[in-house]
Order: sequence, then structure tokens, then C-alpha cells
Amino acid sequence: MGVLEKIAEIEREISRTQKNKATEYHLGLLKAKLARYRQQLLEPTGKSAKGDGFDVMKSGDARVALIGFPSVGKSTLLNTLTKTHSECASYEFTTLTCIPGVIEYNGANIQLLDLPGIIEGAAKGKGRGRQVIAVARTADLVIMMIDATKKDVQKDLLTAELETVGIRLNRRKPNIYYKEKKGGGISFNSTVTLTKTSERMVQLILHDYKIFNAEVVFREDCSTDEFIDVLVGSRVYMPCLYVYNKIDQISIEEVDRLARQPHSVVCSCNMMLNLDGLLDTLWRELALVRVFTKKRGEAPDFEGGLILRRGCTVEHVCHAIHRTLVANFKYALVWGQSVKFSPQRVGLQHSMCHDDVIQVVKK
Ligand SMILES: Nc1nc2c(ncn2[C@@H]2O[C@H](COP(=O)(O)OP(=O)(O)OP(=O)(O)O)[C@@H](O)[C@H]2O)c(=O)[nH]1
Ligand SMILES: [K+]
Ligand SMILES: [Mg+2]
Repeated sequence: MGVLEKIAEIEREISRTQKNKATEYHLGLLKAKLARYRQQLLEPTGKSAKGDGFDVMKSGDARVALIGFPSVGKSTLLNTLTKTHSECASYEFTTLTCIPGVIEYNGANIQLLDLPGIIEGAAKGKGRGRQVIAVARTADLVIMMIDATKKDVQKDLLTAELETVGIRLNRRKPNIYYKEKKGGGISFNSTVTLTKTSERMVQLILHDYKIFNAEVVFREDCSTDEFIDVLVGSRVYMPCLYVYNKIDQISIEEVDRLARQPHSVVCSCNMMLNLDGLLDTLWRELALVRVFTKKRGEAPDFEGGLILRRGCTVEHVCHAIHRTLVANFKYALVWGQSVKFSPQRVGLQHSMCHDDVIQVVKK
């Protein structure tokens, strides 16, 4: 039996099995097996996807992948936001490869990847689904583009496809410490009360994976699924922005409802509606920050802002300016939202805000 058939069989068994106290361990083990087979499916088989235009060099300050069903308007978005042209048409699967463009925003270069449309079953190899999803894994953010005139199930279907291959959208990495050991058996600890899984469940799963020596510490109330994620590894946790396109075709009430969903933005690429709003939201979801540098007695360099991540400190800024700067750092003067007074004298650990100005004083 091939891996795909094994996966199908386990999926059938899971859907057949009623969820209750008596089947809890059985279901947990089935999920652990499923995760293992899916992982096998993801491992390179030798016949890799090289050479068909999907291996695009990473460039710029961040990478964004466009994921969606066919003909939702992904290529139209690339054409409106970047200088690159990608073929658009009313028929499905117009785009067949990965086409990179660059969004210039707030002085940052954001790489936007137009990709072929994906359909249900993509993760199992339907269409070019697996190649598309492989590209999505390399992104800093996924834009899930949804046709606002169609049903909302698109979102759940696509999320499920990405989940299958280990992409976790808008979720934090579970706070579980896990380490395989050479001996000593399984050591299990938790710093909180566990309500969604148990030590026994974890033991059973580890046993199923033929792991007999390991240290496990739950630092939050995680589920069995989350433990399996940590065990299997190679999961990617990334932000996702849901972009509802074609709002020119729906009622204002419906636009309003969609715009209120979490991590969502509405637009019309054809009619150029709310593209500014889209860029603004994209910037926030990417958690990018621009910082201007200034030399003593001169105006800030408003042309050459540094692009960093939210939460960055003066130390990060120094690294971005020059690798030896931290060693020679005495203090910095900062103007902007991160300080009470402008300028304010700060140290290396001070956190910067978007559009702050900094002057570094050396020893
Ligand atoms: N009404 C309306 N139509 C749009 C909008 N944006 C794109 N379209 C139309 O939707 C169709 C598909 O657009 P594409 O950009 O080719 O869609 P895609 O998602 O790249 O499609 P594939 O590459 O086939 O997956 C085209 O006929 C576009 O003109 C919009 O905002 N409103
Ligand atoms: K199309
Ligand atoms: Mg396209």
C-alpha cells in the first residue's frame, strides 16, 4: 500500500470514529500516524520540482506568497501592486509558474510571489498544489486571496490544505520543550494543568513513534495535535492575511461583514478599491518597522530608512548599520514614538518604533 492510500485509510478511520472519552487515545494515535505519513510525503523524492520556474531567489525585506483558488485575482493583484506583469484571464489556471514582483512600500522592498491557483487535494499532489505549497513555506506571510462573490468555505479548504503540509497560519509555536535522549526513559513534566491532553496520551504517541527516551515539558495547556506538531517538527508558523477581492460585485453589507473578520482586508483589484488599505494592513501583519538614521548636526536620512522587525532594539539597528558598531557603542539619541522625550538618551536594549529617528554616539 502506498503512502497516499495509508493516509486515506487513516483519514477514513478518523472520520468514522466517534469522538468521546473511550476513543480519545485511539484518535490521538491515529493523528500521530497521519502526521508521520504526511511527513513522508513531504520529503524530497529525488524527482524534485527544480527547473520549472518555482525556485525563485529570495530578495528584499520580506517575502509574501499569494495563495488562492484559480481566478480569484492573484495575478491582477501582482499587476496592480508591482511593476511586474503576470498574465490575467477569466479562465482557471492562467498562471502556471511562480512569478515574483516587488512591492515598494514605506521604503521597503517586499517580494510578492504570484502562484498558480490551488484546489482541494493540492497537498496530496493535485495540480501543481505541492509545488505551490512548497513555495508558501518559504514566505514570511501568506496572502490568502478569496473571491468575495463565492462562498466563505474557500478559506477553510485552503487552510486545511496548508495545515496538511505543516503550515500553521496565525498561530504561535506551542510552548512545549521536547528533546530526545540516549537513555533514562521518558521524563514528563508540565508547569500548568493539562486539559486537552495527558501524560498517558503523550506516552502512547511517543511509543508509537518508537521513542523510548525523551524529555517533555508542557509550558502551556497544549492539545494532542500541538504535541504531535512539536514531535514531528518542521512546522512553519506564519502570519496570514485574508484578502477578499472583487468587492465591486457584492453588497455594501457583505463588504462590511467581510472587512470585520480577523486578519482580513477587502479590495477590488480591477476597480483599484482599497489597495492602500491592503498595503497598510500588509505592513502591519508583516510586523515591519522603518527606522531613520541621523548624523550629529545633520538632518535625518529620510531617503535611506532601515527596515527591521517590530520589537527590534537599538542593538538590532546598530547591527543593521555596521557589524562593528555595537562594540563601539556609547549611547544613542532617539526621536519618535518609542521615547517620552525627543530626543532621549537610550541604551542598546531600548525598543524602537516605526519611523523613529536614531543617532548613535560612539565611544
Ligand atoms: N469583478 C472583478 N473581477 C476581477 C477583479 N480582480 C480580478 N478580476 C477578474 O478575475 C479574473 C481572474 O483574474 P486573474 O488575475 O487571472 O486570477 P488568478 O487568481 O491569477 O487566476 P489563476 O492564475 O488562473 O489562478 C479576470 O477575469 C480578472 O479580470 C475584481 O476586483 N473585480
Ligand atoms: K485566471
Ligand atoms: Mg494567475
